[in-house]
Amino acid sequence: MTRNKTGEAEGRIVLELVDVGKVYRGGRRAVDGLTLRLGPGLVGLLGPNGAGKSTLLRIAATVTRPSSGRVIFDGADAVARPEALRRTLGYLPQDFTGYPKLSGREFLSYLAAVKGLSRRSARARVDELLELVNLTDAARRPLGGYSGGMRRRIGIAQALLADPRVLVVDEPTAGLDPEERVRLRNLLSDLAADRVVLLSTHIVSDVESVAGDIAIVAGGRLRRRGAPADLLRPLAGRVWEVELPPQEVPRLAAGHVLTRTLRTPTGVRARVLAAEPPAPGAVPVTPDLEDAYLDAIHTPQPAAPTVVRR
Ligand SMILES: Nc1ncnc2c1ncn2[C@@H]1O[C@H](COP(=O)(O)OP(=O)(O)OP(=O)(O)O)[C@@H](O)[C@H]1O
Repeated sequence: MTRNKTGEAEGRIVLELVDVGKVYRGGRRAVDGLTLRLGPGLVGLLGPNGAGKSTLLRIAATVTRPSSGRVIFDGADAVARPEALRRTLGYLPQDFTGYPKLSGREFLSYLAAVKGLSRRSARARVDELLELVNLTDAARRPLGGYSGGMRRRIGIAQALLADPRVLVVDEPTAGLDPEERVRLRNLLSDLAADRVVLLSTHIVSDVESVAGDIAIVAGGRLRRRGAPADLLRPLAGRVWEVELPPQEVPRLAAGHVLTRTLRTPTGVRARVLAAEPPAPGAVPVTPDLEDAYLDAIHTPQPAAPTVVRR
């Protein structure tokens, strides 16, 4: 895959958010001039709480109108005329609950009817989706009794009803146990084979294994975009580990980003981002995505180009 200088995979672009901004009533600027171009595949939108991820996803899902900028779907303005995008969009909002009294099957069948699927094709589609999200055995149980993971999976199923070309999922792994997390990540990765999947999370490991393409946002802005290897490259030689007495940690933290600290029997082992050895005895270590993420969050401008042209 080739990428352009802003880290976007070069290929067929389906959905574009161009210089998008959102200011809420009261003046809160949640998204600030952010551009994201998306083609088929999974893009992991990674950022801390309050970064603007949900707002951006709501804009992509045409639920929220941007205050500025453009949303373009298949080359056409999707703010002025959102219908084409809506017809082929699946969206799982962060606070999805469904209807607690309906069973999984009833809920999906109801939504299928709302979407205008014929009774016959609705039945086949609902069966297919229940199977896909591994809820066939729980299909008759009311949603109110589902676990968090089951609820997220039925949420994915409802988002897939119309076989969307664009799937937008907001924190789909929130509240899931590790096994459910892995299962959901794999499902989304499979779904991304032939559609645009935009997934938000604040957990690095959620995107590390499945997203070939990661966009890091903070303060409503895009901080980095690229494949994991591209995000790691600028950190080469800038990640250190050092063991030091606990009382020296605040001084180190005042001048550097500490990406991890671990209490040891003899002191504290700190992982530090720094151009030079940050303390006597510091040893260079191999950067990981957590380092890249924290570097992006704490360093507004990339120290070096995030992505190198290949
Ligand atoms: N409807 C709203 N009205 C006013 N401010 C809002 C609204 N929705 C979000 N915000 C604010 O906009 C900023 C971005 O919020 P948003 O929910 O988009 O971020 P996020 O990255 O999804 O965070 P989280 O993971 O905590 O949901 C936050 O400061 C939030 O308080």
